[in-house]
Amino acid sequence: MEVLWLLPLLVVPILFWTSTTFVFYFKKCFYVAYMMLLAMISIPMCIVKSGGRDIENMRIIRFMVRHVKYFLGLRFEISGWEHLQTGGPYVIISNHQSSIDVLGMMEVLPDRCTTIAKKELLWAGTVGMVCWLGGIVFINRKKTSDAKSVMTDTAKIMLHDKIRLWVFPEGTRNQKGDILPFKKGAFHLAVQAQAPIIPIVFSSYSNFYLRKEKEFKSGTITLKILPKIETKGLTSEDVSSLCDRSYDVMRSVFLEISGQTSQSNGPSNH
Ligand SMILES: CCCCCCCCCCCCCCCC(=O)SCCNC(=O)CCNC(=O)[C@H](O)C(C)(C)COP(=O)(O)OP(=O)(O)OC[C@H]1O[C@@H](n2cnc3c(N)ncnc32)[C@H](O)[C@@H]1OP(=O)(O)O
Ligand SMILES: CCCCCCCC/C=C\CCCCCCCC(=O)OC[C@@H](O)COP(=O)(O)O
Repeated sequence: MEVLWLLPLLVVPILFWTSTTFVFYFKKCFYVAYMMLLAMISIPMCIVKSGGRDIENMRIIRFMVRHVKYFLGLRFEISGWEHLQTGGPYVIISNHQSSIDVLGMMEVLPDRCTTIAKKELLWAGTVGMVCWLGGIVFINRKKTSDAKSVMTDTAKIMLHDKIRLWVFPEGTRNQKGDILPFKKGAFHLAVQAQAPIIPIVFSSYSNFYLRKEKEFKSGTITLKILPKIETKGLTSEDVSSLCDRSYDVMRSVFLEISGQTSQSNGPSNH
């Protein structure tokens, strides 16, 4: 009779085995809850180490997040490490499919590198607080003139404090199996700081993560770090062509590593 008490315990493994929808929601809830917990543990560590908001806290965040991929059944295949072996400030740009991108970001995040995020993230409980402690720059996308001036100030800080910045130039998450046209902020930033741009491309998540179909399987993500694009001597006049050039390079790599063939009529930047 006592064995009956074990039945509810069997429900979770049985559902896991039989329902892909259950796995989808379970993994998503686990991800959010676990990141919240990791952030809660990281907050006092950051405060003790740096006494407050400091880019050095990104080392703690990076260390804390690195193992999360194992729980979600994700693997990263990374190439192009040599392109990150460059001293001084630079701007990393990458495509943005989901909050899962944070896992890939923490696989390759260089020292003294933080990111630009929408200001709403600041209110995401312990995750928001740890982002603030890590020196993440928050922008208000609804007030683009404010966002631009924050990014201009960031270019100055980048040079003064010798920091690197990771920007998602699509400006939003996108899982349409392609890369959205780029916003120009990241390119203005790089030109204003006269710092090189290092593009990083994440392969499509569509072989393991399908939001509509409610599937979240195990999978491998290819991360390709591309050669830097110099901005020395460029001015704001050159931003549009710099943006187009970066988009073209990243889109063709995205299609290649996602197993798709290039279509000539993809989203245009104009
Ligand atoms: C243990 C721990 C667990 C927890 C773990 C935590 C993990 C810790 C990692 C978190 C990770 C977060 C990840 C978040 C990820 C996002 O939140 S993504 C969303 C936020 N990020 C972005 O939006 C960045 C990209 N956006 C931009 O750069 C946009 O350009 C801006 C600045 C928002 C402006 O937007 P816009 O006005 O709509 O767009 P845009 O077409 O670019 O610009 C319009 C005009 O302004 C001009 N312009 C744009 N920017 C500038 C500028 N800076 N200066 C002068 N002119 C400019 C353009 O040239 C353009 O003019 P034209 O050339 O057409 O004449
Ligand atoms: C008290 C509020 C609770 C909110 C709970 C949400 C907390 C999130 C918890 C765990 C996820 C950890 C990774 C956090 C970083 C992900 C940031 C992100 O991907 O933001 C979305 C933004 O790029 C684009 O947003 P939109 O698609 O334009 O909108």
